[in-house]
Amino acid sequence: MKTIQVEQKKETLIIVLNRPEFRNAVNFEMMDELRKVLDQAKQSSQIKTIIFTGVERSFSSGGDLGQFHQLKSKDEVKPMLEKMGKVITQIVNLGKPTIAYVNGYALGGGAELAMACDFRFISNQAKMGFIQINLGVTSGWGGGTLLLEKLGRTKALSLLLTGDILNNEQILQYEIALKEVSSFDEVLLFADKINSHSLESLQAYIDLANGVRDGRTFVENQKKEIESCSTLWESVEHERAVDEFLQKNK
Ligand SMILES: CCCC(=O)SCCNC(=O)CCNC(=O)[C@H](O)C(C)(C)COP(=O)(O)OP(=O)(O)OC[C@H]1O[C@@H](n2cnc3c(N)ncnc32)[C@H](O)[C@@H]1OP(=O)(O)O
Repeated sequence: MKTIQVEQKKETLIIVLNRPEFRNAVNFEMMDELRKVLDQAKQSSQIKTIIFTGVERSFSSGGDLGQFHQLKSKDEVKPMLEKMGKVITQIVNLGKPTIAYVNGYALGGGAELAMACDFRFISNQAKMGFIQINLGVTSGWGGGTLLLEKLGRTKALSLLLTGDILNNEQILQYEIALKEVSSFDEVLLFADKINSHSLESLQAYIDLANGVRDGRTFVENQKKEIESCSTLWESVEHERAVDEFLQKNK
C-alpha cells in the first residue's frame, strides 16, 4: 500500500495514514486503499478491533488540497465527497470496535475521519478542528453529522460554526476523546482488553449501539438484545465463566 501502512498486532488491525510530506492528507488513492483494507477487516474472523492513526506529527490534515482544489464545479467535487463518504460509512458500519489515536493534527476531513470511530484517544500533541468553515465550505464526508450525534447540538455547533482548533486539554473538555495517553501502547492495551471477549459479543454490542444511533425503537432494539444474549448463552465462554464462578464459591 502506498498511502497507508497496515499491521496486525494480535487481534487488532492498525491502519496508519502514511503521507507525511502532506501531513497525511487524504487523496483518492488513500480512499481506495482504506476501502480495500476495511473490506478485509470486516470479513476477517482474526480481527476484532481496528485502530487508525497517522505517521509522524499528524493524524490527518484532511482532504488533499492540492488534488481537490482542481475540482472546481459542484459536479466535479460531489463524487469526491461521496467516495470518501462511503469510506466513512464503511467505518461507521464496520460492525467491529474502531479507535482513532489522534497523535497530532486532525483537521477538516481528518477530524471527520476521527469522529467516524467509536473511540478517540489523544496524545498531548493532539489538535482537532472542523476548519472547513474557514475555507468557505462545510464538512462534506459525514463528519459534521457524526460530531452532532456524538457531542450534541450546542457543543458540536460551537465547533462547526467557529472553525476553532482545539488543543489536547480542550478535546478532553469537549469529551471528544476518551483519554489522553502517553504512548500508543496504552491504546493497544485498551484494544487488547476489548479483544479478550468473543467477536460475537463485541459485534452484538456494536449492533445495539448502531440501533440506538439509527433510531431503532426501544422494543426493536430490546428484541435484538434478547436475541444476542440468548444466543451467547449457549457459547462455551459463557458456560466456562459461570462454571468457574460456581466452583470458586463452593
Ligand atoms: C475535502 C474535505 C475537507 C477538508 O479536509 S479541506 C482540508 C482542510 N485542511 C487544512 O486546511 C489543513 C492544511 N494544513 C495545515 O494547516 C498545516 O499543514 C498543518 C496540518 C497544521 C501542519 O502544519 P506544519 O506542520 O507546519 O506543516 P506545513 O503546513 O508546512 O505542511 C507540510 C506540507 O504538507 C502540505 N499539506 C499540509 N496539509 C495539506 C493538505 N490538507 N493538503 C495538501 N497538502 C497539505 C503542505 O502544503 C506542505 O507542503 P510543502 O512541504 O510546502 O510542499
